Amino acid sequence: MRQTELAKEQAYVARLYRRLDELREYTERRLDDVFGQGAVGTMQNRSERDSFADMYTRRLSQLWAVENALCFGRLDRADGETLYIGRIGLSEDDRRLLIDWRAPVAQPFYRATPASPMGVPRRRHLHTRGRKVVGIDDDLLDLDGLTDADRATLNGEAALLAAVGAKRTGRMRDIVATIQAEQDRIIRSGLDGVLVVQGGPGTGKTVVALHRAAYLLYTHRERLSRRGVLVVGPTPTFLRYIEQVLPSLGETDVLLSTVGEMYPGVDATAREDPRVAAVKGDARMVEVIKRAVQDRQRMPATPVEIDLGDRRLVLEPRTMEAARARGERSGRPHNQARAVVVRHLLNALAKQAARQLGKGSGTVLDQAELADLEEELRTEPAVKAALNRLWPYLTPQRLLIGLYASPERLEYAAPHLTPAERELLRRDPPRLGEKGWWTEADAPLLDEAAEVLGEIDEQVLRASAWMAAEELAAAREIERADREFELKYASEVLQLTGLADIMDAERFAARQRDDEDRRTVAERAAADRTWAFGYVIVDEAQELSPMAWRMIMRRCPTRAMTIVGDIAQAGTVTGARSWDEVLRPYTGGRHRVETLTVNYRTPAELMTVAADVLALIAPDLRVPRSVRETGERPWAVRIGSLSDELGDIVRKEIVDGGRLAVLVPASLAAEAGAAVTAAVPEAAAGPGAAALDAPAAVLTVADAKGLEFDTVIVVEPERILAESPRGTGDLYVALTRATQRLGVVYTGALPGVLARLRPLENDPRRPGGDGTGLGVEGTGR
Ligand SMILES: Nc1ncnc2c1ncn2[C@@H]1O[C@H](COP(=O)(O)OP(=O)(O)OP(=O)(O)O)[C@@H](O)[C@H]1O
Repeated sequence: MRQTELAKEQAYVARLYRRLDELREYTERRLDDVFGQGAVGTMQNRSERDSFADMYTRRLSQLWAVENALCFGRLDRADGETLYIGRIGLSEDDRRLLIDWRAPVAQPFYRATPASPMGVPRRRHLHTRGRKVVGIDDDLLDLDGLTDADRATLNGEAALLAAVGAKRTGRMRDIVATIQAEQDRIIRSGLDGVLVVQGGPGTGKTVVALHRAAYLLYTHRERLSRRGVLVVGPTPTFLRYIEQVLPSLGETDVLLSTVGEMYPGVDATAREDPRVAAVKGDARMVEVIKRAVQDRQRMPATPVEIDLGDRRLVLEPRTMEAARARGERSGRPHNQARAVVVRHLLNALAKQAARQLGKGSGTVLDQAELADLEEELRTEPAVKAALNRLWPYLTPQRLLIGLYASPERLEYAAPHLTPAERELLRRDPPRLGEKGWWTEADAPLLDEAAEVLGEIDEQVLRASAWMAAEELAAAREIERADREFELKYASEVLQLTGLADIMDAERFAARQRDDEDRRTVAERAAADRTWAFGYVIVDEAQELSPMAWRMIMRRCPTRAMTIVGDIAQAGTVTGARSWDEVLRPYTGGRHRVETLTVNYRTPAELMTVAADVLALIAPDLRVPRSVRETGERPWAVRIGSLSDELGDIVRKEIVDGGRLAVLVPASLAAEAGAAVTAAVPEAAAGPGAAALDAPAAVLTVADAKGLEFDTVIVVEPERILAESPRGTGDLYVALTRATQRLGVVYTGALPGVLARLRPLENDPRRPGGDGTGLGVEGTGR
């Protein structure tokens, strides 16, 4: 019975792959045709050709991305119809062969239960290896309608358990084949408003958020592909870990970014003391930045002399103060208010010069003459220098560097910070050409400063570009009519070519205009500080400081967002204590919260240990229920010296083809890294791609946020607790990174909260183990 079923499914899946191959060949041929047209032709032809080339290339990469597990499910509906569910939709001669997992009719594949079968008596999971079907599992949802043979194949959780128990590869995989009902509800939740997904470690928050991005792009492509989707993650290593998930779901145009990468043109990757980052992330910095700018607008209390060689001009304090007040009253940001201030000062100087030249004294000044004089003075180097000193153009970088460098400036800008906090902000300027000076906590401050300073000159230039109102209206009308025609044409082409699902008409039309910017939406968005995204997803959101939230919210004025995180895992002082506290200023309390409760990563044995730590952080939060047990209790071992013994322990714990992480307090990163790489040369010390690909990696807890490994060894938990103001959160994160095994290594004392660990006395894994010095008796389970 099973064999014939398998053979039938194999035949169907083979047909799907044949169709996929046909589509690839067809698209490749079309692409060749397009390129075959060569570079000749009119401008219109050329840009049309480029648009097609671009579209076919995208379509091809989508068709190649879905090769693995193209089809993974089948729904047998009560009305007799059978639907196959897969990564994309495929059809042939108007017949649906495969349904995209995101389509509404595919929903019962994830949500139907025996209690609510949604018109689907049977759901089938297909397991494939390459193009071969190697197994099937059925969930029988309508138990009355089953034959005995059907009952024999009942095996609901096999697909999920196989997926969650598999060895990790160092890269997150998609879960389209095994999305669970509570996750599916979140993935398909409506686009608008702020959705918060709270969930303990390993509940799939990250993977769910990414599938939600893919779902939203599929369902609202018109709206989202134009403005783009931004995913914010905690570290560059984490982004690397998740970067393949969306492409494997056929979505490539999403910008992944850390907070440190969000300010264009600045690579904010330098490390700093968490206490400094805490001050920089505090909401009081809004006022500090505002005052730092005001500090640069203060006028001298004594006259300023301007030496023009043959004569001298003087700016009196009264004049300068009046200019400043005008700048302030203009309500414009600093760089744009400069025009107002400069005009006032130049006017005063011109009048003075005119008096000196004996013109205008006692009479009404000729306006044209005065304007000429102002222009003349504007280009005088001595005048320019004086004006620049009085009201300098400022970039956010210049403002912050100047602020950190000067105790006086800090004192003026931050009277509401303590002297100790101001001292934490003090920092010498970068050396000439020094790269990598900015830290992650600087990025939101640069962004804040950019708001207060305004763009340099651009708006002034735009405002001065004069055009008669009627002329402008006529030009706009022509543009609108052209645009309508282009859009109509574009949607017809997209319908005809069957490419409507990968590109929206607006974008296609834009591509046909000669002057279109050929960068992808993600590339354009990354380079533009003022870009407003169509949708924003924030992962590990509990870590974000109030200043980082301000920057992220600026990128999403519509507040169409998904925010995922776990309050209990917050490691920074500025991190969130409650979602409501964080979000209320931006949502007025109108955000909705969904909770995930099942842990797919960490086995029950590990969560028992982690639960004791969670009880210290938030007694009211429950640990998520683990879907599986491994039968292996986590262990603890006390050693004499990290340098001498840690490497050996790690070497013995490495499993062939698996991934292991050694999680250490920041102060021990160098020592532990050296010890491990000496014993295991292929091991990686520190974050980056190597940490994901190597069989073993030494990481701080902060660097391991959001990641997972088959085996985790936590080093010196006592120090992890002591080293950061939210050390308990860090320890909780460290204990919940493993999918299989967990061990703890320490030299001093084991924190009481880890008493459940199994002491490794006289264990062969313990180097030179003689049973001495083990500080705990595991209570175990
Ligand atoms: N429905 C599912 N089917 C298969 N695997 C799943 C499913 N849901 C989650 N997982 C797996 O569980 C692991 C944990 O998921 P994820 O990293 O998204 O959790 P998280 O809630 O973000 O965790 P943390 O907050 O601890 O970083 C991942 O390996 C993910 O692929």
